[in-house]
Amino acid sequence: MSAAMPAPPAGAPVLAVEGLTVAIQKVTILHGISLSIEAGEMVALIGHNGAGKTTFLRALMGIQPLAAGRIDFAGARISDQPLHRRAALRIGYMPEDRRLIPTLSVAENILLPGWTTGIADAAERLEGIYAMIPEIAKVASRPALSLSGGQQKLVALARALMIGDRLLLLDEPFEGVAPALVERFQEIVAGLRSEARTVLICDSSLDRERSLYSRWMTIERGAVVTGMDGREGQPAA
Ligand SMILES: Nc1ncnc2c1ncn2[C@@H]1O[C@H](COP(=O)(O)OP(=O)(O)OP(=O)(O)O)[C@@H](O)[C@H]1O
Repeated sequence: MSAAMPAPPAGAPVLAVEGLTVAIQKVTILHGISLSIEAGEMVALIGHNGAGKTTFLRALMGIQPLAAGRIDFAGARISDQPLHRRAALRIGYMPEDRRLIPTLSVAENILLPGWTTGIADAAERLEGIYAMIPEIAKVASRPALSLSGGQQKLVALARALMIGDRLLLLDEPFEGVAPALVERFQEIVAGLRSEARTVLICDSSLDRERSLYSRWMTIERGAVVTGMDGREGQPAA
């Protein structure tokens, strides 16, 4: 547990989002999204290309400013906090486009968020990640740019795991990789679920991985419209 962040009050969701609204260049992209995620849930947010999934995750990470709404994490308001303060919250983010530093080695890419947030046991965490994803250990000293796109996605997942012990946000982890690697990603994600990690996964379809999730929601035109638990979001305007 991070020293910087107290445990959430009993019964409080890990993540609670209320009325989250984002506008880009005066166009409203996200229309008042409200949702919450409890500890140990693996939740899917499903939507077509352009539905707003990436924008939502970027807003959670503080990369994309909010026009309105609030984000509570572990019982504390984080939407008012500057980006650098949010980095230490132990939220791991795997962006859809990977965003590795090409000239750094695989190991350095994974360790980087551990170093920047001052995690004391980054080396031990790296060993744990190698145990979970042994194929990464085999390429640990290679520069990230020498890997295939699918391998780079695995490294981006590993980097999110380095600090994401409170919450993992995975943007389309199964997209754009060869079928064999999709199966491997599913295996790793299933392992995270069995460890009761708290995870939000965005994807464009539910077809392949429905059984992975404890719950799913649908996002359409910037609004969350349905959830398997019967909750209804705001329909798109
Ligand atoms: N920087 C930007 N400038 C203008 N429009 C943007 C920008 N970023 C996102 N959008 C628009 O916001 C909407 C949501 O995009 P977003 O990338 O969040 O969707 P997505 O569900 O993640 O889809 P994809 O899987 O294609 O990334 C789209 O209409 C997109 O064109």
